[in-house]
Amino acid sequence: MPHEPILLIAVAALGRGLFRYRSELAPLTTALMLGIASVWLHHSHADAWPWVSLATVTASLAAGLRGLPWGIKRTEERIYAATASAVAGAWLSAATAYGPGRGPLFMVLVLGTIVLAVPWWTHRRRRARVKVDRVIRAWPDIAEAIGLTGSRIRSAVVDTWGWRARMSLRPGQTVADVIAHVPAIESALGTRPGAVRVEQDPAHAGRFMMRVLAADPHAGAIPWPGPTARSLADPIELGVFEDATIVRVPLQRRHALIGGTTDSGKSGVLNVILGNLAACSDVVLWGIDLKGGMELRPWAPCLARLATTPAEATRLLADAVAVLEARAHASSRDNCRVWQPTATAPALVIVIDEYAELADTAPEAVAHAESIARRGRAVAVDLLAATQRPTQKAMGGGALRSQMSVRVCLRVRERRDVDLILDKGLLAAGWHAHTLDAPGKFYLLADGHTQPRRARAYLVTDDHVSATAARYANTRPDLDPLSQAAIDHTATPIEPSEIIDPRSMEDPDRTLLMALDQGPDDGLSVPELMSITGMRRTWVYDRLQVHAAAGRARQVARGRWRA
Ligand SMILES: Nc1ncnc2c1ncn2[C@@H]1O[C@H](COP(=O)(O)OP(=O)(O)OP(=O)(O)O)[C@@H](O)[C@H]1O
Repeated sequence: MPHEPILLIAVAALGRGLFRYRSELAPLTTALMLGIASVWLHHSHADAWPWVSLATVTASLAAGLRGLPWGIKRTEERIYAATASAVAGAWLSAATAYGPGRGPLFMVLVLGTIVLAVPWWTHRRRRARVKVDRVIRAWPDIAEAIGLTGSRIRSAVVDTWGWRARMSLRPGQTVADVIAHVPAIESALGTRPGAVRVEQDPAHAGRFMMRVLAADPHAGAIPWPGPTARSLADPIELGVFEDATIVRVPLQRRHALIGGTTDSGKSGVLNVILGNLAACSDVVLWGIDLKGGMELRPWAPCLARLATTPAEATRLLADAVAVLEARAHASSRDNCRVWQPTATAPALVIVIDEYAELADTAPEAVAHAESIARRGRAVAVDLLAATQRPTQKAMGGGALRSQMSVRVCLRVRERRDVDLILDKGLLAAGWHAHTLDAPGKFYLLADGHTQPRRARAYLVTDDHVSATAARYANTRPDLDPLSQAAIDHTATPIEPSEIIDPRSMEDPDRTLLMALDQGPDDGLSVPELMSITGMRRTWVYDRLQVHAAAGRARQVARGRWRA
């Protein structure tokens, strides 16, 4: 019969269509099955309706309270399952007792199906799950089309932002092959560009995790929740990864490099770190900001020193080397390998904004910085450098970078900058910082962070900076006497006669104002002002407060004053 194959083809196509859309058709299928069950029950066991009611109560409670039998976890989904079970079961009890065609029962079934189907059809997670199931079935064809034949989806789950799947590769394929095919995967799955993430399974070279993000979890700025670190030993909470886990970076005994093009959010990352370090009782902070102090000045109340010119930066780093050497000497004398920071013997962290600028304008300072990078870790003298241009020259041909074990790479303009900021070969390994599309988005390379996972730094507002700086200004520790002595020994003492007109010496307040006016750019410390005026500490403090209130004096760094 010539019609038979056509009929068979039509039936097969219908069957395929029903199977493909089984999730969407589920409310109608359920209604149909309820109808059939009610006809059978009414005709053969009409007096069984109390049992049907009892089963309904049990099923509704199990669905509502435990999410059974589907293993539902979300409250709103449990409420839906309990309601649907209760309505369907109540209808079946009534239809068992009276027959499905009696009174309004048939209309109730139709209306109930429509009302309960609407949330089902519009539910985001169900639709996502259906999509994922279709991808799983279509994957062998997709894999063949994009050149990853033989790769498999082992399991997949729908999550808040899209879905993720555990995948395995054909023997001989590597995750690098997959990374090279990410744009092809995005095209085959029909996602937006940049929606697919690939992460190597650390336990198996032939497996990886593929995440497909329906929406960008980092589309909006994430407000900074405030400092969480109280000691340098606490990891710094920088921001959040795309799976909403917090980015925790250990900084103790580590130098850190933050790189990214202009407006990529370097100062933002520095602010999150400084906000946390300001709250640590075992860190002394020094700053170098050759943009005239624009970036670090707001932190001045918490910075023991702030250098804003190449000369000051060179002096500051030379002093840091002196501290380092004094500590190293003391450590070797006491046979103690590492310097454990405490409130009385704090670590020294030197924050450098725009390191490339320093390299261009102060070559001597760079030699000191490299020395600190090489030798500072054991004696708790650490560098935290941000740079826009991670040139070979600025990075000392890679020597400096190789000492920096924490690397934060924000958006870069050129692809090759990824290898300069992070490490050779990391661009090819999937650290695609050139595709980061908003300020504050970054990749982190550090202990425990060896996968290219995108994160977004918390956004610290200017108000947050001033509030945090003011809050911790009075709790900052001082350098330990050993380190302080090393600096006092090397610092060029300021002779009162160098800056003060001897005629003013009789009026200490006038002397104070002249000293503030004529002192160095990085200001004078209170002990220096005491020795210049010949007055006691409390007098100097009082007068400084009065002059500061009248706008005649300002604190340029913690404890250092200028007119
Ligand atoms: N984590 C973040 N979330 C949202 N917006 C941010 C974030 N970090 C920075 N921004 C915004 O991006 C802009 C540039 O940030 P920032 O000044 O930190 O960049 P930068 O890399 O230091 O720039 P430059 O190289 O010019 O100093 C700012 O307007 C800031 O508000």
